[in-house]
Amino acid sequence: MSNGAFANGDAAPQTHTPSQRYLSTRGEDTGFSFEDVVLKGLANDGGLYIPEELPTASDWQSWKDLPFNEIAYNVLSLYISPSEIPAEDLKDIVNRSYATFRSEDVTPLINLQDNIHLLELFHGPTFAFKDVALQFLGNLFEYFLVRRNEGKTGRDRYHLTVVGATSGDTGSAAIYGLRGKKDVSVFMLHPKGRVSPIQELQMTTVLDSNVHNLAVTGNFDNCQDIVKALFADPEINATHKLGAVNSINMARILAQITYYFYSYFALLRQQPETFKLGDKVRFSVPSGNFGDILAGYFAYRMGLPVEKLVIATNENDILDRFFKTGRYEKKPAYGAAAEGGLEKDGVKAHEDGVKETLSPAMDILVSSNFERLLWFLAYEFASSAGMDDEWNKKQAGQEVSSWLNDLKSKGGFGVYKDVLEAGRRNFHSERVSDQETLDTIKSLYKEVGYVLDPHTAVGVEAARRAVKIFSANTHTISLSTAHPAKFAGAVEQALKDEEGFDFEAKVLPEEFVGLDKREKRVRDVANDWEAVREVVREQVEEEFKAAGY
Ligand SMILES: Cc1ncc(COP(=O)(O)O)c(C=O)c1O
Ligand SMILES: N[C@@H](CCOP(=O)(O)O)C(=O)O
Repeated sequence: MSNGAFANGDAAPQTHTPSQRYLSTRGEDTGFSFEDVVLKGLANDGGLYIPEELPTASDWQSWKDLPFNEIAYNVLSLYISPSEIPAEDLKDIVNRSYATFRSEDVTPLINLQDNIHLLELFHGPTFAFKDVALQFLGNLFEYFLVRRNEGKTGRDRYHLTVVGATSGDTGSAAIYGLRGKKDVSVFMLHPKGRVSPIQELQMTTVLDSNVHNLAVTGNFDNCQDIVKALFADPEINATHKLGAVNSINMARILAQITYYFYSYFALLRQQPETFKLGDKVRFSVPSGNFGDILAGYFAYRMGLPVEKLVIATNENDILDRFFKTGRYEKKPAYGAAAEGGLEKDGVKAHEDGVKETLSPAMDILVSSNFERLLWFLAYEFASSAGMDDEWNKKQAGQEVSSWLNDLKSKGGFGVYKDVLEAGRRNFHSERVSDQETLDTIKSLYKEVGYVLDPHTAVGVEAARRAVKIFSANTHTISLSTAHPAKFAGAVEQALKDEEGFDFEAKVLPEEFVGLDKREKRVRDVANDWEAVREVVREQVEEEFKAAGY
């Protein structure tokens, strides 16, 4: 990366060329094509793929009147070489991916209150923000597989075995993106009993023969660790060609960049008096695995004028603790499990330290994409030594490897002051309790009649705090990551005493009615990656036999 200024005017390294090769955050693997990165998911050295260069969109201002799909194409074409996916094919993939959304805007922006706006990301097939990336990823997998399998038959065909971990939303979005697709099997691991009833039904009522729901006795991090252990096993990788649908897959992040640009332009149209092209905006993002907000960071690095990215966590607050202390630690600094009890401030905590909150999709101990941000921060730090770019990248990879090793062996690590300060330039964090989540749902309902889902409420509360800490004149776009009907328990708890509130009439979409009466398919598995590996082998074999291979 050459030195210079970001396209949004901030001093930082920049490049003007599109970046279409990828490297691993742990420094061992470099020079990957987009197709390799999408199909492999996780690098061989255990790291996550990132673009070798972050592209700038020097002409981003000219996108202001474009529809969502065209912005998506413009963003994605900076990361995907036309030699890998010709422009017309990429446009077709994008168009098909967003044709399944219920809103013409795909991700509409609405004014919630004062200078706080809600970016509704839940108009896709499964009513959560994951659809934006997973409808695209499903079509992308299909595109690559059709091309790889031309002229091949039976077991010679490239068959992708997707293994994913979900705390509820990725699971159904991935299943809806991949159900019935040829040459793909999907194994989705969720923590048994720790996803919302609707989320569970959305996954387990899909009966396509290539879809396998596995309920793991454990928490989301156990599911994520099993997935990573499978990817680290060279044998199953070679025999079954594993693919990732979690945000460890770089394509997930890339697809999410679009709505940061799109919402900025929507704000221009909606607030012409107080918001002009080039003005800075603030985003508040309910965060767990750090994929959604990382896409915002990419948008910023590409040139979008962003004042701050506000990380909104629930009481599983590893990210908030990092930004407050500079230490990234698995063990909660407070919390019932750590203190020998299982209940504190009305929140259930498990032995493993995960708290069971009203925003369960964010009940995560370790945020997998944080590793990607750490690489960019380590790279920036290394660049200050005045060495060449190859050295900077190598240094960043080594630093990230050492931090991640400490996380594994010692349960945490700390970063240098300069690294933390670099992170704080772009990010601010807020932790929101369950009580504050309920209060936010209640107050927004009373004040403007809008029903927030609990994850979105975490983001809105963080946005309200950020308004007080930073400038109140800056518009804040708060990401609405799920439809409230997916989390009926929390919404009813917050609004049950409100006069005239009727969940079924006001909130429940017709798509969810009768879901509980449908046939379900799910298999219980132990928290043991080798046991899961056996299930994968057995089920794929059954699918092959059924297909006559
Ligand atoms: C509804 C909802 N909100 C927020 C998040 C957190 O997003 P991320 O994991 O990308 O930080 C998730 C899960 O990922 C989710 O399902
Ligand atoms: N909250 C997620 C957890 C998985 O996150 P991902 O974005 O890495 O897929 C979920 O709902 O499954």
